[in-house]
Amino acid sequence: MLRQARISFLTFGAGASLFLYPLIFSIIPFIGFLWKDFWHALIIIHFLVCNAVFSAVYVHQKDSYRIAVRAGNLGIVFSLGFLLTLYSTFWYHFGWYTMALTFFHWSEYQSTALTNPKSLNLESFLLDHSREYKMAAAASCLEFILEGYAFPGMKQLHLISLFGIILTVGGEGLRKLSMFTARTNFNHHIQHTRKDGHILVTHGVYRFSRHPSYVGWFAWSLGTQIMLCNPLCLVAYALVSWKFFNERIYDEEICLLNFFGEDYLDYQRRVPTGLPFIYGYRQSV
Ligand SMILES: C[S@@+](CC[C@H](N)C(=O)[O-])C[C@H]1O[C@@H](n2cnc3c(N)ncnc32)[C@H](O)[C@@H]1O
Repeated sequence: MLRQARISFLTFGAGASLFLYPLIFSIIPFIGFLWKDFWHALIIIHFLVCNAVFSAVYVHQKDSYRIAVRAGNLGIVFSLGFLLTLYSTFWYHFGWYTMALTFFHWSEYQSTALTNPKSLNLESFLLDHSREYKMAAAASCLEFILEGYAFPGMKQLHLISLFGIILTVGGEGLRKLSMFTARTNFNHHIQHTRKDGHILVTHGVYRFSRHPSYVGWFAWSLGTQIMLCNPLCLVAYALVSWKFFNERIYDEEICLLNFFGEDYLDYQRRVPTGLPFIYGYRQSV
C-alpha cells in the first residue's frame, strides 16, 4: 500500500479508537462507574495524546505529519459523532451527520491514494473546499441547532432521518465506486489537457450514468439534510448543488469531447448524465 494511504489509514484508525473507551469501561466493572464522570476529560486526553504522538512520530517528515494530523483528527471527530448517536437524544442525528461528513473527507483522500496516487496531495481531503461549501456546512449546523431548540419534536422524525442516512450511505458508496471504476482517469480537478493514458471510461457504474460520482455526491449532500430534518437547507442544498453540477458537467464535457471526439458523442447518445434535468454539453451539428 502506498505510504500516504498507510499513514492516513492508521492515523484515522488511531483517532477513531476513541469509540472503544465506553466499550472498555463497560466490560471492566470496577471502573465502569468512572465512565460517566470522566468521559469529557478522556476525550480531551485522547485528542492531546493522538496529536502529540503524530508530531513525535513524524517530527522529521512534514508531509507525513500533515496527512496524520488531518486523518487522525477526522478519525477523532468521526468517533465523537458515533458517541453522540449512543449517548445523546438531542444530538442523535447530528452524530450521524458528523460521521458522514468526516468519513466523506477522509475517504476522498484514501480513495485517491488507492486509485490515482499521482494526483494525490493534501487537497485530496477536500477540506479546503470553496467558501460556499464551508458556509453550507455551517448553515446546516445552525439550522439543526435553532430548530432543535425551537421545535424539538422536528428533530426526532426517525423514519425521515433513516431515509436520509440510507441516501447518504448510498451516495457515498456510489461516489467511491465511481472513483474505483475510473481510477487514474478520475481527478478532483477538471482536466483541460489530455494526459498520457487517459482513456474514456464507459464500464461499471459509467454504463448507467455519465457522471456517477456527481450523482453520488448530490445524493450524499441531500441525504445529510434529510438525515438532520433540515427543510431549509434541504431546499438550498438542492438548488445550489444542482446549479454547481449543471455548470461543472457542461465544462467537463467540453473537455471530454475534445479528448475523445466521436467516442464521447456516442457515449452521450447512449447514456444520460444521471442527474435530474442536467443534459451536459450538446455539440451543435
Ligand atoms: C471529479 S472527476 C468526475 C468524473 C465524472 N464526472 C463522474 O461524476 O464520475 C473529473 C475528471 O474525470 C474525467 N472524466 C469524467 N468522465 C470521464 C469518463 N467517462 N472517462 C474518463 N474520464 C472521465 C474528466 O476528464 C475530469 O478530469
